Amino acid sequence: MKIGCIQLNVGFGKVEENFARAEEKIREAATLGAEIIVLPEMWNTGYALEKLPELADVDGERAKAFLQGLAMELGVHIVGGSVATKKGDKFFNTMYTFDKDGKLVGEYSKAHLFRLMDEHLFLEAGDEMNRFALGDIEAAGVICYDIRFPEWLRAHALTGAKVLFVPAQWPTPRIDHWKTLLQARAIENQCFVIAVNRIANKVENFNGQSMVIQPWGEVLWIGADDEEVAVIDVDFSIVDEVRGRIPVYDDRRPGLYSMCQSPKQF
Ligand SMILES: O=C(O)CCC(=O)C(=O)O
Repeated sequence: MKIGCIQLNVGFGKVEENFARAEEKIREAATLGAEIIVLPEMWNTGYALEKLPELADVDGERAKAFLQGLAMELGVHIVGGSVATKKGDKFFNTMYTFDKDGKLVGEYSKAHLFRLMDEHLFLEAGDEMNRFALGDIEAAGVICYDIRFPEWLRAHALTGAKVLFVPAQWPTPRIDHWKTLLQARAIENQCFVIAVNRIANKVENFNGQSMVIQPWGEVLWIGADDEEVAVIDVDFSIVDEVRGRIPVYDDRRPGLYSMCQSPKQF
């Protein structure tokens, strides 16, 4: 299966420019043969949180129509990164996934808000999981800071996900955390991790390093520090082989872990 990763240069608050750029890059990835295309986090607005009242996509209508139209026209699955949305009087960081028939298979709002970038002051956290299928591929999606919560990703893996998609806006100063956490999440869950970070102009500080990691932990591709459209070939059938080699799922002892829920006893 060919995965198109779009390490987009997201303009701060430049919604029109961002839509145009995303369309150009999605078309480029499809031309290069991508069958699943993945975008980064908050690609419609960037982190223009103070401008959300004017810029956020009301009920995600624009992003959904855009992603659905391209998925159907190009015959590709699109894991649409995430966009700033407004639902009622609240704002969210929402990830939409469309299959190649144009069906909305996943809608998820970021569950863990990143205080260091003031997300909690502007956004509401989602509290639903994000499990979906792309054809016969069992998949899940989380967003950026979510990867620091292994139990959240494990919860998705336990329901049968074999690939985890991670759109992000992960800043350069902690890029080593990004790489290590993603690799660990792939190894511990014995699944593919397909993580797409953004690139920035000179003012902001995002240096890409998107990653495709297979379930044994091997990095199949790492993005450069520039805008890039890459198409990476992956074989999802190796998930079962890796899970058979070290039967982590069978060896789990959930009863033991539930005893650790209340730290008071220690
Ligand atoms: O956890 C981190 O260091 C980065 C997270 C982040 O930038 C985000 O969730 O937007």
